Amino acid sequence: MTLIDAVGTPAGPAGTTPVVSVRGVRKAFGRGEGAVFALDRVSLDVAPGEFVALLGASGCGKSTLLSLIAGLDRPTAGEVAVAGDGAALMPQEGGLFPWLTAGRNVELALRLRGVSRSDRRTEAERLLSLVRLDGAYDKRPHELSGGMRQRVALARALAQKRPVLLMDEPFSALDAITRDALHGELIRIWEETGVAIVFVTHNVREAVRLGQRVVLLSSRPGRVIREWQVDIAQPRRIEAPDVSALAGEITERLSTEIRRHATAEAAAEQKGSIDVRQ
Ligand SMILES: Nc1ncnc2c1ncn2[C@@H]1O[C@H](COP(=O)(O)OP(=O)(O)OP(=O)(O)O)[C@@H](O)[C@H]1O
Repeated sequence: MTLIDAVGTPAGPAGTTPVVSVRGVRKAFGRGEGAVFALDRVSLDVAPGEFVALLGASGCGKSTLLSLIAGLDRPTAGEVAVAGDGAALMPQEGGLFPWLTAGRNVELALRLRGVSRSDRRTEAERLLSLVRLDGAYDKRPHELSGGMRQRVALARALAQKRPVLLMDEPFSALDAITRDALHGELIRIWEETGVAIVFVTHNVREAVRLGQRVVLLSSRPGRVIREWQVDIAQPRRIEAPDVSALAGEITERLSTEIRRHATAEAAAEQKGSIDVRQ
């Protein structure tokens, strides 16, 4: 992964220098007959402060794309570049250390960022307050609800102070009411911090509720097949008619893609069995 500097970089969607630039990326796991092709010629720019929702059927390569942007893995072909010192990743289950308190979990990220010991506690408390967890500093993860744990994980990701925040289905294990509350909180935090967010989900309504842009990936191998600009003012309600209408349109496109993929797989299987008989 390359880090983007201020000079000589391509223009982003709004004519600005992108904070994430993915160019013709392919990713294969393994080699030869057993290789799994997760991504194929994916290109995507994310502008500074933009909120992109990345949507696709299960197994289409969304998490793979996030780990390439996070620099945890390298593409088989193509280029991934991220501004500044890279992106912070908030994993699906939050990934908190269970033996550390909420405050200490956040402080760990601050320490890795080089924040002095004397400033860490104040900064951790500020971040916990930003995610509306005042008073939770001394709680351990098992003492917190699922929604509260995800708030701590968000505070810890923000503690890295990166220009890009990658979120991998962070609310998928939560009940609808908690999820709804966290959608509102996330938009408020995004507006307050100005961080660019790439939010992976397979929930179409969630993508429309949150994203300024919804990017749809094809079934495996994942490719960008369609994008929608979401011109609906925040705060959006997940059940609002304009959110539902756009979610309906996107669901239809996603269903078509899932059907196409199933037909293609069946045809390939059929061809395989004919080949075997020949
Ligand atoms: N390390 C790996 N080794 C081999 N195959 C892998 C590896 N990581 C992912 N894959 C495969 O790559 C494909 C894409 O996986 P990925 O987890 O990126 O999909 P996803 O869209 O995030 O799925 P989900 O929505 O179910 O979380 C899948 O077929 C998966 O089995």
